[in-house]
Amino acid sequence: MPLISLSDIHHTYSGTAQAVPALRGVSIDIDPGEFVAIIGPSGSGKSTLLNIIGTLEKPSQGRYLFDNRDVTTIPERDLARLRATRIGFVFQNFNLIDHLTVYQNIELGLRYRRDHLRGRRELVMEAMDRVGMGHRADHLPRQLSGGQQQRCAIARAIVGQPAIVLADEPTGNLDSRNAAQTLGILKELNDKGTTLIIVTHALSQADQASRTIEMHDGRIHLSSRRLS
Ligand SMILES: Nc1ncnc2c1ncn2[C@@H]1O[C@H](COP(=O)(O)OP(=O)(O)OP(=O)(O)O)[C@@H](O)[C@H]1O
Repeated sequence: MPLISLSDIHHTYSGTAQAVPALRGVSIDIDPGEFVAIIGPSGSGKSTLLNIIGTLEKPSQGRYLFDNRDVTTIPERDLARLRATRIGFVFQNFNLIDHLTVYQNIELGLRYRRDHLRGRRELVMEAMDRVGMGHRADHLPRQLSGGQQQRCAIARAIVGQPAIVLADEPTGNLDSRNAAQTLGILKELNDKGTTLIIVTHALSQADQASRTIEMHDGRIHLSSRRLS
């Protein structure tokens, strides 16, 4: 059974003088464990598609099943819980909280869990070690390099052991060495079973995915699986 199932998704941004049709009939199933790269020109709808998959945005039209649940009918409170417990987000600009330490930022990923303090501590330490940030627990984001900030953001995304990680141009603000390291960490997660979807402009990254989806003008222009 697919983890993500989108059928004929349309999305139009209203609120501005002119309504903008960002998605125009997207259908796709994504199975647990897949690594999907979404590519395509600027404005083609990549981020919109990722935000809908992440339930940050509700589609204007169409059906979306997450783990066989129709998320378009789930009340916002329950949806916030599903989002916080099942989905990890990684953004281009890291989105860390400036005045919280690395440890505290990562712990935010557990805000919906009721683990006792020791359990929480173990999960945070494990996530920190997984991204090689154990030695920076008490640092503030501004005391870190861009690559370290993104590793901290990845730890926050994975600390709650989500089923899926969504990353929107996760290496867009990094130099090539840090970009390669960041992608390596995400790939390692995927190798261990976490479903991974990234939006990327880097074809070298898309090449490493098990499936590439090319968006064009709000539609899936091409979907290809890597032969292995
Ligand atoms: N919040 C918004 N309000 C109005 N229009 C929006 C909004 N977000 C995106 N759009 C429009 O929707 C279309 C798709 O945008 P989207 O950000 O999904 O594209 P993208 O492929 O991710 O682009 P990029 O590669 O430049 O990030 C664009 O025409 C964009 O201008």
